[in-house]
Amino acid sequence: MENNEKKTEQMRVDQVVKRIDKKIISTDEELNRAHAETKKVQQTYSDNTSVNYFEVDDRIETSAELQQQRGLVSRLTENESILKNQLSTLKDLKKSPYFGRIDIQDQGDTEPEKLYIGIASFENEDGEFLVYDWRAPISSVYYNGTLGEVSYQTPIGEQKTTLKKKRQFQIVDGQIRNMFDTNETVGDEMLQSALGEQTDQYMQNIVATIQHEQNDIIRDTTSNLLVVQGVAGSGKTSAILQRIAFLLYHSRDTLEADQIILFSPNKLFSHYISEVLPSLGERNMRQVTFDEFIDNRLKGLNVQSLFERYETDGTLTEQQRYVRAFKESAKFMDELQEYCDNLSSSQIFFSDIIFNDTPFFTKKEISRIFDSFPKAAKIYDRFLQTKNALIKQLKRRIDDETKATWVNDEIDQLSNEKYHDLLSGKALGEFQNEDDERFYIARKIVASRLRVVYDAIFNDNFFDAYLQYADFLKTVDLPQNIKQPQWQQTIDEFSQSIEFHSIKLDDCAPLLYMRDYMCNSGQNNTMKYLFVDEMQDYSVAQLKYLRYAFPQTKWTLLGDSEQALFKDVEQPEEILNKLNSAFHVRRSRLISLMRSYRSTLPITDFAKSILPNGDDIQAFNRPGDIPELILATDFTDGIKQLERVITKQRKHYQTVAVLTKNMTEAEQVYKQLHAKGDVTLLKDADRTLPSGLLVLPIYLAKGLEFDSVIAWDTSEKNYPDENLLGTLYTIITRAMHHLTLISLGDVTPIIANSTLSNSKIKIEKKIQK
Ligand SMILES: Nc1ncnc2c1ncn2[C@@H]1O[C@H](COP(=O)(O)OP(=O)(O)OP(=O)(O)O)[C@@H](O)[C@H]1O
Repeated sequence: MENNEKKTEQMRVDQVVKRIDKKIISTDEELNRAHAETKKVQQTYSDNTSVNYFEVDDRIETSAELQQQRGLVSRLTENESILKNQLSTLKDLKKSPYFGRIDIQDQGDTEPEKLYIGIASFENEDGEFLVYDWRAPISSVYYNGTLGEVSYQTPIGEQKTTLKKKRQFQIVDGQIRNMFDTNETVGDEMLQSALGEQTDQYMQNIVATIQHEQNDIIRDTTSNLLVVQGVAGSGKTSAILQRIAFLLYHSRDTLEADQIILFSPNKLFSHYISEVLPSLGERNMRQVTFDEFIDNRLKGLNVQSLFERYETDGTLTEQQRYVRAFKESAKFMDELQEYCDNLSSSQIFFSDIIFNDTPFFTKKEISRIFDSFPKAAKIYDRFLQTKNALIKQLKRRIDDETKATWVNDEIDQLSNEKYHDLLSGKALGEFQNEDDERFYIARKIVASRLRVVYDAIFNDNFFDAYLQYADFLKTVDLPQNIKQPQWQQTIDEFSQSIEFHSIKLDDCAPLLYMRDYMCNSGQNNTMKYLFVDEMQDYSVAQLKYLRYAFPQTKWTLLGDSEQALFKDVEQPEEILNKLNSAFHVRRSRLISLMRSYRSTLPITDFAKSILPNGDDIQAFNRPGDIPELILATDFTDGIKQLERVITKQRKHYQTVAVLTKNMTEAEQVYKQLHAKGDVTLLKDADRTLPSGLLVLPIYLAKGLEFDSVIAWDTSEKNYPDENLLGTLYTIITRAMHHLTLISLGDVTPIIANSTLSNSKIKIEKKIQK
């Protein structure tokens, strides 16, 4: 491009940066003022709260005043945090004010208009946009359009214009490093440079180089169920995060970050993606792993984690696999619902509500109450009515109990201060006479004593979900491939594990669904969007439960069926059909991402070669070293080779990850490496991802990426058959720049002989002792 052009563009960058600088100064001043004001109000607030009031009316007045002040403090803090965010966005903008320019000409205009696009919008004093937010309607032209007539969606409908020029910039610290005009979505040069860089522990935002098909995912506002099947490294996770940022911008008046929930594969992943949204000036959404979510709902039970399950998955018999598949199916959940819908009161496992070691409400009484409601009503309505009736009875019994001697004695022994505490919220003179006041206090005392009963009713503890579930298991219609003795064993195992307060993962979703469905609870109606990353790790039963738990949400599911650990691969259409029929949604959409960005061309080529349909994957053409396979004779030799590779790799890359099949192997390797130097073993509970030398089992590395990956023990013994194809593929595709495989003995048959002989991988047969 002409040098003059670059000069002109640099001059514009300089001018914009100057204005941003000015804005930074004024925002900073505003922030300081806001901070001082918050401090002042906080000071008076804490002075006030330290005063001790004993008179009731004083208390009430003070509490109203405090309420007001509390409100003021929270408004001021919010204002301060908005200013802080603005400041940090401005500072980012200053370094790189924009990454794109589009010249568009509307019909009737004589001259094209130049629009610059960056991570956030920036206006001058006259309200003229110097930078457009990448999420603004017009910016979609930058990502979608090729030169010529283009259209874009706006709140008032589709608009048309002509795209005359599309220019990309790489601006670092206010200086244009690169710029070029392109007719593609985003020129490959920009991608090359973005992908060629070494990573740190955090994922980066990709707004400057979003690809056409990723843009479709990001800007979809109409689908109720959006399923994205994308090959490893195709930007699924990146797309989710930019999508969240987009939705927050698009629906900024009606959507808050905490109305979006993301189910992520592990706790490390949460740390890995934690910087993307803040780098775009947005708050992070709620994040949870499925294990955490289930744990929270089954308090008091020790829930088998997904990771514990991976560790034992390899040893399942065929019958056990059939049982698992059945419990994870939509059919199982449907049968469960049918079972619940048809229960009569005598078939429901009610339990006594105990107070002071004796039944306060017996299960018989509860069953009678339940039975008194119309049989035609839905089971959950009858449960709700039972609950209300129990609470009413409890209230009556509280009133009766206020006359008991123990209550009178307790009131007489109350200190002045405690007495006033119990009166809090009540004004003097609100009671007709002293008896009324005494009754009020007595009621409070009894209510607090009987709180456990109230809680038991409120939390549906008058119903034994475990016995009910075991009963359902006994009656369920079995598929033909499951034999009765195996099923009986499953039922026994469930009941025994409940006695020991633990539960297997595949029983959790159906059990919870049954409990919540019958008791009319467990639904969150405030969430508006739900995202599931790595959806291939979820069963339909689990997804059905999530659908129940978040009934008002629009869904985005992302995954890669090839990365299924320890299970068979499913085709994306199959998955969508399965979900469509399980969820009965209107407006569902499947988007496939076939281009892989993460790894170099040789690594992606090698990864493709181990998959049956690998040819469908398009590799991004980024050069790099051919992956290496080292054949070691035994464990000791393997460790020696590993140390040699690590020393070499650490010279080039900040992070080198040794990935193993499971935790046992990770621990064995770690023990050897640890004796000689600095290395981190990552565990299930870890929440932060350090840099340096890491050892971890593959299920903890799901969704993550590393500069250099060493796959530990890819031998025939360790990976005997296709069942582990997904596991090996996931390991290989974590590598960005370099990949080494170490095999203890003969290499796995998953890597075909043809791959070994056609230079997709460099084999080091000679063992260097
Ligand atoms: N449009 C893009 N521009 C720049 N980088 C991109 C783009 N799309 C993806 N990447 C990069 O490719 C890598 C893989 O992306 P991401 O982790 O989102 O893929 P994924 O499909 O979720 O992968 P996996 O399923 O293997 O975990 C990341 O480093 C990401 O930054």
